[in-house]
Amino acid sequence: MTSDNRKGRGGWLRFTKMHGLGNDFMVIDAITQPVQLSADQIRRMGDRHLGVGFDQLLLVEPPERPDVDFRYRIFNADGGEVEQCGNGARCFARFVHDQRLTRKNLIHVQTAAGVMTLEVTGRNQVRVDMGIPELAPAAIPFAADEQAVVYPVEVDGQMLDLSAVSMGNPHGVMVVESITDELVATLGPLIEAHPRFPARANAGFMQVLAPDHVRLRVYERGVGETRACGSGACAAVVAGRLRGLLDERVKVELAGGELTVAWPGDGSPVTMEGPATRVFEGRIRPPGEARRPRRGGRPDNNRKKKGRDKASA
Ligand SMILES: N[C@H](CCC[C@H](N)C(=O)O)C(=O)O
Repeated sequence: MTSDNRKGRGGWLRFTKMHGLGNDFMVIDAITQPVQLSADQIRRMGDRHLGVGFDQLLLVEPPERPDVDFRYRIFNADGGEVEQCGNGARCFARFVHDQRLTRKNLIHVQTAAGVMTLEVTGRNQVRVDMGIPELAPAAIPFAADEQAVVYPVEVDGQMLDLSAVSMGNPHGVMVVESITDELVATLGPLIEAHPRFPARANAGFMQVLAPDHVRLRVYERGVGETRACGSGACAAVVAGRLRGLLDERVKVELAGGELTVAWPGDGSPVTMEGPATRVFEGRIRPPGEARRPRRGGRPDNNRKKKGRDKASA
């Protein structure tokens, strides 16, 4: 995407900081203000010390087709655009309501993964139709000769039993006796970047407490471990049901709180319900493009800066 945010008034962008169970977002209305951001600008705004700080940036855009109300675009903190964000979808629904961009309680949004239906069910509760899970290896994408519920995958010299599920975005799900910090910190990045996931993956670690109650931690693609992951919760329930471990309706306990996820089974969509919380409103002048290092000259940070040091956003 080209970067040309000078068109906004003085180049400032209005945004709302929101979260879904601690999975946090910078939500930008790209309907009433012009927005053009590069991956580098998104990355720099996502910095938790120099920018706004977020797991994902969500763009609210006008619909591109007659059967939807909005276009919903999702960018990870690393600047990469992705297909799906469940916690973000709940915040998207709350945002378009709060900003009076719609009065509907049933909202259809177009994402890179297809059309999603968001239903505002309460003050800050939203139910999301997350679509039909994709299990065909080629569509996830996941490298496998044939579709299976569990794939033996070599990671760091050990064989893991992984389920591979797409909720529009790719997930690798492990079922473990207990979820330790060490397990998530060591295996999370290795599963995220595993060569059998050519588009990388979100790595879910699920502990089954009861057929209707699981604990889950997710090391997210392009972000790292988040306090909650909606699409990860859906992928974990699908994996657990396929393994014969879970009921149709499951309470998913995440670090940031609980989601209710339901999946009747093959061919049916997964539904997820949970909160969407607004934290603050703000304005930011998107950072300029990262300066390319000068050829031959001293690196920028050693040059004498004329005048006042510019704070880099
Ligand atoms: N936090 C999001 C998942 C973002 C997925 C993103 N990390 C990816 O690369 O797919 C959720 O609630 O579904």
